[in-house]
Amino acid sequence: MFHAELIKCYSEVDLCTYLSNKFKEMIARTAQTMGAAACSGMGVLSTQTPSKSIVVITGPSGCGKSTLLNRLFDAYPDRFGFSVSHTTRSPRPGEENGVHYHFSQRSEMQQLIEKGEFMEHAEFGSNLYGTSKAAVQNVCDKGQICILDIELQGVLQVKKVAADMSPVFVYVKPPTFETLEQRLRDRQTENKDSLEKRLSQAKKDMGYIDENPGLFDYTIVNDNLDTAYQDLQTALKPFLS
Ligand SMILES: Nc1ncnc2c1ncn2[C@@H]1O[C@H](COP(=O)(O)OP(=O)(O)OP(=O)(O)O)[C@@H](O)[C@H]1O
Repeated sequence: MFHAELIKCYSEVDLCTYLSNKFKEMIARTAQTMGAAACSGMGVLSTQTPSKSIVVITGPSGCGKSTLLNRLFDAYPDRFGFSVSHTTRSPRPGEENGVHYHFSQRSEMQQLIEKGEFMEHAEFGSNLYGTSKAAVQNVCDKGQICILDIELQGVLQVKKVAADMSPVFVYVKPPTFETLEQRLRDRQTENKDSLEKRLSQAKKDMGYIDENPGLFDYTIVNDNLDTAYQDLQTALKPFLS
């Protein structure tokens, strides 16, 4: 039967289409009998994985993003990964190129941005920072979910350039502005100037998000940490199974 059908293929193109269809049929049958997970390494079903594997997390400085993400990474050590960002700033002692950042010349980074190679970028303290599409893809290629912990400006850019990648957008919200301020003060990482800048940016961003409902797939209010972490796990459930 198989040979008889093969003889009917007149050209190489027909033969390729025929074999490709047979292969898809075979995978579909295997998926029906063994479950889709059994076929995840067979190419056809797995091609969707990288593009659906981006989680964008944002929230004002001090809302608890790192605290929540540290818990997540501890609980699921191999499941998630951070992409390596680009920056034009100089490396600090102990920072390795390609590990902590891709340290780049401004002209080189600008060229890549103009070519549309970046998911998002921003100027901060007279240096450029950004996440390249390749850096995200590298994480996805390892079979990991790529976490982007970025500012609201970056989120808006990702929404524009990566809509086809269907990222999941998560907003971590402090219970009140006063709690946020207290947490930032207690963290003791900021001087007076940077604390004021962060709080002023937080006020603007929180106002913008309140005025633009629907920007995020999930909003997690980080009041009680355990409850907030539960909510994060619920939001990321499809990635955890
Ligand atoms: N639910 C919570 N209850 C009390 N304290 C918390 C809670 N979540 C986080 N914190 C504390 O608040 C401070 C800020 O948290 P964290 O550093 O995780 O914020 P962040 O959003 O990552 O900030 P940044 O954007 O500046 O890196 C930390 O000292 C952290 O321990």
